[in-house]
Amino acid sequence: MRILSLLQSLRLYPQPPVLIRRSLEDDMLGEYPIGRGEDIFISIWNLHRCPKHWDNADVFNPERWTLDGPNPNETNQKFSYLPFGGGPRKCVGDMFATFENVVATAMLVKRFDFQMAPGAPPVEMTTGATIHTTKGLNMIVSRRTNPPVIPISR
Ligand code: HEM
Repeated sequence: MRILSLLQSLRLYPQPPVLIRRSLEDDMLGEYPIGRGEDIFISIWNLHRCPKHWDNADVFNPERWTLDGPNPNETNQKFSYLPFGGGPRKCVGDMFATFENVVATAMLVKRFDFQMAPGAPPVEMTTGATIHTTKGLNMIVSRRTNPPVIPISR
């Protein structure tokens, strides 16, 4: 479920929110002519929140995908899900990044409690090459004194 939560986060907050391609030759993109050398900006943010592709597009719901199914990727989501891009220039670190993130998050929440800092400004976003917070994400991080015991079924 942690992987699906991460991949759902990347649907709602893709980094980067825009991909760029440059046309090598004159072409048509649907009904739109594209000239050689022109740049095409692909809004991954809009694609990931498009109601044509997603039910309740703005809702965080990791259970859109199933635990026993394949991790969502561009191919099995019919190119409506592109957090790591697609095609020959797709991110080469996608699997590494996914598993590293799950391990790092698990280690952090096992050892620390995270709370919003009192009086912290509301978390707002701004975009550039990536999405980031406007005024930070001010939190109080405290070490857990009694880490939870997680039973392992045998
Ligand atoms: C959550 C973490 C990450 C995200 C969301 C991410 C996302 C992306 C995206 C969207 C692209 C552009 C793909 C395209 O234009 O189609 C890209 C390219 C790339 N990423 Fe990542 N990435 C992540 C982590 C990593 C890591 C950990 C590595 C290396 C270990 C990595 C290596 C690369 C490389 C080398 C490219 C350029 C590929 C090329 O141009 O051929 N990325 N990444």
